[in-house]
Amino acid sequence: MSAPVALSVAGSDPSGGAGMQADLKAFSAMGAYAAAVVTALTAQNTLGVQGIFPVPAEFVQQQLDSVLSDLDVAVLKTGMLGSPEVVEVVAEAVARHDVPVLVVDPVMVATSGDRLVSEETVDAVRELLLPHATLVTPNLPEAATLLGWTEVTEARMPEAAEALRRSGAGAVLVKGGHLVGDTSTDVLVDDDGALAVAAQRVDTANTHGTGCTLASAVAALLAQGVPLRDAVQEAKAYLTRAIAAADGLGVGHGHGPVHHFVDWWEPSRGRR
Ligand SMILES: Nc1ncnc2c1ncn2[C@@H]1O[C@H](COP(=O)(O)OP(=O)(O)OP(=O)(O)O)[C@@H](O)[C@H]1O
Ligand SMILES: Cc1ncc(CO)c(N)n1
Repeated sequence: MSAPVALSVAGSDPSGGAGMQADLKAFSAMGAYAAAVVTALTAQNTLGVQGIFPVPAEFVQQQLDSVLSDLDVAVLKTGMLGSPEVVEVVAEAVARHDVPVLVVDPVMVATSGDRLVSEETVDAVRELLLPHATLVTPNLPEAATLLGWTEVTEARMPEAAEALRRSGAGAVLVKGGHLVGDTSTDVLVDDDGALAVAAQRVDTANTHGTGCTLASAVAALLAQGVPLRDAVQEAKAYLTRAIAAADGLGVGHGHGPVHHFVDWWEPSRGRR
């Protein structure tokens, strides 16, 4: 018997709420063994991004080869990819090592509004990674950028997801976290059509890393063989619990992180 392995290929958030740190926590909370290849270091916290230090593509490739030649990776999930060259080596490694499932979170901007990747990197993600993706998880501005639309409105979420599927991705989850209203609804489009994935909107400013956490929770469930639609719905329910518990965590002075271990820590003591 061996544990399902999920690999995050992402940027580091030293404040621990987003990026690869969020991925590792979500993988672990959802029952997958967590591995991580770093594509960029950021200096960031809950208030914003203060600096970015990219990892050279050759060293990202070396890390990928180290992990993929040894560990039996069931799912590879990408987040912030620092340059077009990094996107290229990730796409090439996915093909060369026959990675069975690829989840692409097309990260562009942090919750604070700070830009994380260049336009050239976005173009590379669209051209080199989306055609191999099992699932791609853009938020509304990311979906608009990938499609070359000025914006994606709530009414056009299914149309945007369908249009993005034409880029070659197997399934598309357009996330509605940037909308307002009582519910926070995402739209999944796969071979069976469109599915609205809704949850109660939580009234909180602590949403740092929600996108990373959702995509990683889905990836961890896919690594365990959970079917895509079930994985998305279960991950969304987990994320909503983690957001609802975020104020209780109370980390940082800006947009704080969600509570990745909401199902594990004792509420009254904040830990087990
Ligand atoms: N206040 C909230 N209450 C409930 N769900 C939320 C809330 N904010 C965001 N979500 C959910 O969180 C997930 C991520 O959505 P969002 O559109 O914010 O992604 P993102 O912009 O990529 O996130 P990130 O903040 O990591 O960049 C979606 O499932 C969205 O519906
Ligand atoms: C490193 C990193 N990746 C992704 C995000 C998106 O939330 C972030 N803020 N930081």
